[in-house]
Amino acid sequence: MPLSKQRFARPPTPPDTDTTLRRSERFYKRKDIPLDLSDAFDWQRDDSGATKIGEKCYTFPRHPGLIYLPGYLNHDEQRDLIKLSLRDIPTPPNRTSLDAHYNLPNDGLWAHYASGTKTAVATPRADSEAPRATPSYYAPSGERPMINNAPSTFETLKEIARSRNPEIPPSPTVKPLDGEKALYKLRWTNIGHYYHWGLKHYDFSVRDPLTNGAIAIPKQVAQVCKEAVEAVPWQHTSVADAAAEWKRSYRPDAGIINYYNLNDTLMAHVDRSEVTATLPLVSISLGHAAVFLIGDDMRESSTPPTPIILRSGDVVIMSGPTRRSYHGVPRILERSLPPHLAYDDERDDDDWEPFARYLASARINVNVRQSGLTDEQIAELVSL
Ligand SMILES: O=C(O)CCC(=O)C(=O)O
Ligand SMILES: [Fe+2]
Repeated sequence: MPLSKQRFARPPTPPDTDTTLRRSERFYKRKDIPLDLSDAFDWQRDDSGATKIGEKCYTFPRHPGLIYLPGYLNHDEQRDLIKLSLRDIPTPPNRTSLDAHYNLPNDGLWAHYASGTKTAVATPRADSEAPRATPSYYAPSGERPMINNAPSTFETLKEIARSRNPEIPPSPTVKPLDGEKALYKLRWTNIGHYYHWGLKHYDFSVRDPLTNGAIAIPKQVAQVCKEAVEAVPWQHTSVADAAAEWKRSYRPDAGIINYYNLNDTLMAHVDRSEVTATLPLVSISLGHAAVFLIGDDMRESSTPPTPIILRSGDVVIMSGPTRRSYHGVPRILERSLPPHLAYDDERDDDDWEPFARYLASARINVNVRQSGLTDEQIAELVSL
């Protein structure tokens, strides 16, 4: 198939059959019966379902390359990353889920949320732009289209960099949002290299307009992820050989911050947009706890996925073969916000209050990847 066809080809979504993965997702999503977490791995209750390879470090025999570091971040580190994720990161040049449809204040939404701005802070782009057609590569719903995406290759990325593909046109039906509503509507912010949500590939030709260089991931985020990768006793894992090289070559340069309200879920998927299929992906949980489900590399696998309870401060690393495993978040756990993230007027500075207010109904996930291209390859893409 010629590349241009291949790029836009969307393999048919398998029917929503009764796979073990779907069954498990449905089980954790159900809100009409009390939630049963007895099958989920919870290191605080019983850690016998995993292999302990260090103090607070687990691996799972069925998921080679999956590393779980519960309680990796201390309370202050969690608060710092939360502040960064809500106040600093959702501002240009980082793109948010709202940008396609709304004009947002240049300094971001946070100040408006914190002060409770009642006037419109996010206004519909469709009101100020000429209408245009939806490119064919967009899923009809315009929602996060990440199922069945083709693995990224340097050749595909070259074509994408050459062709300047338009993003989704602004929706003509969205309404203006005040400070509070706008922040609760925020689903994700991309960090690092520009991610084209329609094509489900990075577009390296998009640069930081301020520096004309690559859009960098925030230093603090890169540092936390590097330290987490270094903290793993890889020699005790089944990916020890490959990991010896990661110690040198791990350099995160892309990612997404996911913001979940209590009813939000993330359907099982594989992240295939990074050219390397094995380098560590570091995923940090903040705020409310969640059920994380991870299976193997087949959507229709008959092996049941592993449910893991992820709490604020936990880190999951997906590396090696597990980097191409189906995973998702079928449930945010109600009433699971830890006390150290709530606002206490005797303990906390006033500036923590709006963060605690937001977290009262939210989970944040900082999901950091490495695109897998060398500086030379990126330079070539930029020059196209
Ligand atoms: O929220 C999570 O824990 C996982 C998010 C995820 O899988 C993704 O962003 O690709
Ligand atoms: Fe993912």
